[in-house]
Formats: sequence, structure tokens, C-alpha cells
Amino acid sequence: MKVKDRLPQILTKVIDTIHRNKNKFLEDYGEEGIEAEKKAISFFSKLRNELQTDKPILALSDQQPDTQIWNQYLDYQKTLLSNGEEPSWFRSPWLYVECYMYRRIQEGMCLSPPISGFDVFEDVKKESFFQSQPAMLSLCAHLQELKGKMSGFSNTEVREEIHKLLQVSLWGNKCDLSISGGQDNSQKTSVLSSLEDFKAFILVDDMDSLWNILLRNRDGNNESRTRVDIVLDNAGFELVTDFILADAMLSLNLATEVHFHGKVGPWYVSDTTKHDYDWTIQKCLATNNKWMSKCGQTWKENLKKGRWVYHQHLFWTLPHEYCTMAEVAPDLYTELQKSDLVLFKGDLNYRKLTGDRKWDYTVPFSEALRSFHPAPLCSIRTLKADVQVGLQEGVGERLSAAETDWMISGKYGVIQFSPVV
Ligand SMILES: O=P(O)(O)OC[C@H]1O[C@](O)(CO)[C@@H](O)[C@@H]1O
Ligand SMILES: [Mn+2]
Repeated sequence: MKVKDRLPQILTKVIDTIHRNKNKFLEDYGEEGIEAEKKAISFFSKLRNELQTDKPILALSDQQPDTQIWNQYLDYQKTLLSNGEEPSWFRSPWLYVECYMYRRIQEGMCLSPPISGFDVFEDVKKESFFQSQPAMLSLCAHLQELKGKMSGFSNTEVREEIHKLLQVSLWGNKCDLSISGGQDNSQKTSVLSSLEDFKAFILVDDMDSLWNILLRNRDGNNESRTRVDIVLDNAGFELVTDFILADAMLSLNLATEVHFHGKVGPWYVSDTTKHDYDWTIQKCLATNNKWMSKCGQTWKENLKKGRWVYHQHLFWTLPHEYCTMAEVAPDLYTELQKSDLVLFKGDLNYRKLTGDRKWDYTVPFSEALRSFHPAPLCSIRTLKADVQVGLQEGVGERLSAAETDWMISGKYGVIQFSPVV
């Protein structure tokens, strides 16, 4: 499905969702809730029309901490066009327009009090969590079993385990809801048993570079500290794979703290917010499956003890590419500099890391990052957008000749590392 079709479809789903929740708004806020529902629906119908008829991109009119930054970015887009042309939905960069649509959804809710706090994607995120529960259960059981036997593990065995869980987290990224226009895209089967078959689809495998960083902690003395950061992507199955990975890194003594970075508001349908993060841990804890509930308990404790830390920053929901972070969000850049390893989950992060440009397939990843080198970093992403760097000579060409949609189907993945250069 093309962006042109996918984005209006997402807006249609937003409108349906708000409409479906009318009674809830009535119960919560009385007549005022109903008025707000009408207001939000008319905002989103108008927005969908602007999109479909290629109207100019408008400045934001809410008063949020990032409103001015967005409006300045629009001014900057105007300077890129010649002879006074206006940036419009189809004549602006895809990355910008797509981010802009999600920001307009936030604006629509913000301008519709008292229902402003309503997350229009919450229903589908929850649904996808429940749909993939069997697959999550088997991961939780695997982790608990691993914990039972890991005390006698050699480094080779630990390496093998962490490689497995990195791959699980990679394939977990297939499950985002924006690419499917909000349709169910959950994980139905355990990925663990398919890892060997999927190996052939990993186009860049830098897992050993990560291993070398993590091994330093395992082999170091008790004083040593290793901080891993995970820039989260989707809630649902993917988030649980990230939790499993983070838990294993601590349990296997490969890291001492894991910092998670989530979105400040609803984003790209399934992206993780603070509420999704807490909800997921709570849900795992409360299930009647002993393995999953044990996982939930440990994760809650990790947060309490400061071994896990959750961060949010509005930079993650700006349209800016990451090479501008040091300038646009210096505080966040400084925070990431404290890390020993930053894992960027998902496709959108990859697009922002590389600036969503038409790079040659063989350009080194570090070069495509331009000045963005806060710490050693790694992208863990399935390919859903037509940007890919760091491939061996001839690989991109060979794939293009064989499969026209190899860059957007989510079938291929990378675990791609860049040291600090
Ligand atoms: O959740 P992810 O992996 O970032 O995927 C989201 C991707 O889906 C799309 O919305 C559809 O291709 C892309 O713009 C975006 O890169
Ligand atoms: Mn996403």
C-alpha cells in the first residue's frame, strides 16, 4: 500500500475510534465530552481532506512545548522550495509529511478538551498485545528457563543466547501497525524456533561488535558499569522482545543498567508511550501464566531499583534527522553520550539516522550517520522503507533484480553497528 493510501486510511481509523468511544466520553465528561468528540471528528475529517487534496502544510495552532519547533521546521521547508511554492502534502519529503500527520493528530486531540488525553491508538495497541500473547508466553518461558541454568554458562554459551535474543528483538520489529494501516499485524508463532531459517534474511549482522562491548562488563570486575540504551519502537510484541533482551543483558551480567526511550504521545500508530510501557509490565505481571508473571515482577523491580530507567523526550516525535540532535536537543545528546551502547529499534529510527536519503547501498553506516555519534550505536530494524546502507558490493543490486519489494516488505533485517568515529 502506498503512503498516499495508507495515511488517509489511518485517519479514517482515528475517526472511527473516536466515534466508537462516544459513550465513554459521555460517561466521563457528560455533554462536554460529546461536544469534544464532535470537534475532534470534524478536525480529523478536515485533515484527511487536506491530505487527499494535496493542500499546503499548515502551521500548528496548539500551544505545546514543541509547537514552535514544528512551525520553524515548516518555514525551513519553505526555503527549500523555489519561487514561493508552498510545501504541500505530496510535494514535501515523505518523512516530514508522515511525522507531520501524526503531530496533527496530537494537535487535533489537544484542541478538543476535555478528551485531549485520549490515545487514539490505544485500542489497537492493546489488541495487538493480546493477539500475540502466546508468542510472548513462549519467550517469557524461555527467559525463565535460561535464568535457571545460566550460572554455569561459559562465555560462548552466553554469546549464543544473547545473539538469539537480539534476533528475536529484530524480528519483533515486523509487528508495527503503521505499515499495515492499523490492521492486525501481531506475532502468532514463537520466533525462537524459526531463527535459523530467518538468518539468511539478515543483510548486515554486526552482533559480534555488540558482543565485544557487552563482554567487557562480564569479564570486568564487580565495580564496572555498563549502560545500554534502547530507543524503543513499537508496543505489543516488539516491546516484550525488548524487555526480554534487556532483562537477559542484566541477568547474564552483560550490562548493569538499561535505559529506555519512549515517545511523549501517540506516534506511528503502535509506538510506545510511557503509558504503554507501564501498562505492558503491569499486564505481564497480572497474567495467570507463571513465567510471564515472573517476568512482569522482575521488570517492575528493575524499575524500582533503578536498573531500568524510562526516559521520554520530545525530540523523538520531531521530524528532524538525528544528525541535528546535538543542536536541536543537546540535553538528549548529552544523555546518550553516557551510554556504552545505544540500540535503535525499528524502521523509522533508521530513516532518521540516515536522513532518509537515497544513499548508495555500499556507503558505510557511520558515514550515513554524518555527525551523529553520541556513543557506539546499533540499528536493529526490519526493512520497510527504501533506504539501506552498509551492504556488501552487489548485494543491493542482486536483491533488487530478484524482489522488487525487498526494501519495504519487512522480510529482511539488519543489526547494524557504528562505533564512535
Ligand atoms: O515501526 P517502525 O519499524 O518504525 O516502522 C514504521 C514504518 O512504517 C511506515 O510508516 C510505513 O512504511 C514507515 O514510514 C515507517 O518507517
Ligand atoms: Mn513504529
